[in-house]
Amino acid sequence: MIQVQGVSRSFGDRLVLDDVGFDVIGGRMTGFVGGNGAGKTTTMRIILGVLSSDRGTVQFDGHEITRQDRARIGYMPEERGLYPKMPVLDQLVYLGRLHGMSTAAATASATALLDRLGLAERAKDTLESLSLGNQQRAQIAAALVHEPVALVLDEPFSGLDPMAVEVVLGVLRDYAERGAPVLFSSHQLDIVERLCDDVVVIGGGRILAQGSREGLRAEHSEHEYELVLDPRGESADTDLAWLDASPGIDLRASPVPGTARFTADTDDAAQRVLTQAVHRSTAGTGAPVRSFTPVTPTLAQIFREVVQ
Ligand SMILES: Nc1ncnc2c1ncn2[C@@H]1O[C@H](COP(=O)(O)OP(=O)(O)OP(=O)(O)O)[C@@H](O)[C@H]1O
Repeated sequence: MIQVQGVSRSFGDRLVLDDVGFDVIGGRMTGFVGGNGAGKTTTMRIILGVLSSDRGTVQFDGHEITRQDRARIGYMPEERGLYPKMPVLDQLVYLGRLHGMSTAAATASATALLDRLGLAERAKDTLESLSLGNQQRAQIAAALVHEPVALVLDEPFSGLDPMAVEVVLGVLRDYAERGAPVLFSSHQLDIVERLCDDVVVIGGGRILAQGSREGLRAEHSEHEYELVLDPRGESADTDLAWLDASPGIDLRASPVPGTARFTADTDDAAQRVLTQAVHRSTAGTGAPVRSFTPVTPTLAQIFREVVQ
């Protein structure tokens, strides 16, 4: 587990990280999201020791992180840093050797990664001859070649097409499933929503929200529900105006006949709506219920809410 605790950092008189703290738990993918200049890259650099903090600590598996720990983290920095004119496989092997691997082990690891990332046929080509998306895959291979025990990746999905996102996701998931903590930053909230187990939202150098994806969605849910009736039923009465008179219910919207969005003061009030809808259908005074679903906010909605 990587724990960032009370980290602050200024550049000149500008405070860019203010008491930042969060955990990256082993076996889970943690998405680190925030707008431009929010402080993601600075935080990641501090985790890796590329930059020092003014206050606070980074803990690794329960102790203050050491150089040796950092050497075992797979880091994909914002400034990508592979050599444009060197063949891809050669540089991966070189990086593995820098981390103390034998040439044979580094070659085996690099070859397996290139294969997994769909770059096997480009292994002997120079980095600069690859498309930007393939260069990005090579950068990911560079972060993983030394078989790290934790991953810290700055925007690993930027510039990847949907197929490549799936490939990279599969590789990162494998790492997480082996117990590694995986932290990745991203501007693409739809990707984070789909990929991460935990989310950390940063804005203006402060942590604005953090928790499991499901926990955050539940926390920010307004107890909103959607009721949809089936207009093809024998009784085609899809009127839902009766909802407004139900105790503890606030009808928010009825975008089309037979569909209503409402909030409920309590779970019981919501259940009463369902019971009443089913009862109306059985009694022949209302159309059958097609669905009854709690509406949870998307990560993009939560993000807008906490960042404003
Ligand atoms: N070396 C530096 N000197 C001065 N200011 C810096 C330095 N590095 C970062 N900053 C400032 O710190 C703030 C946080 O930057 P950081 O790169 O960490 O944000 P970010 O969340 O990664 O943004 P982006 O998504 O745009 O990459 C920004 O206002 C940036 O201008």
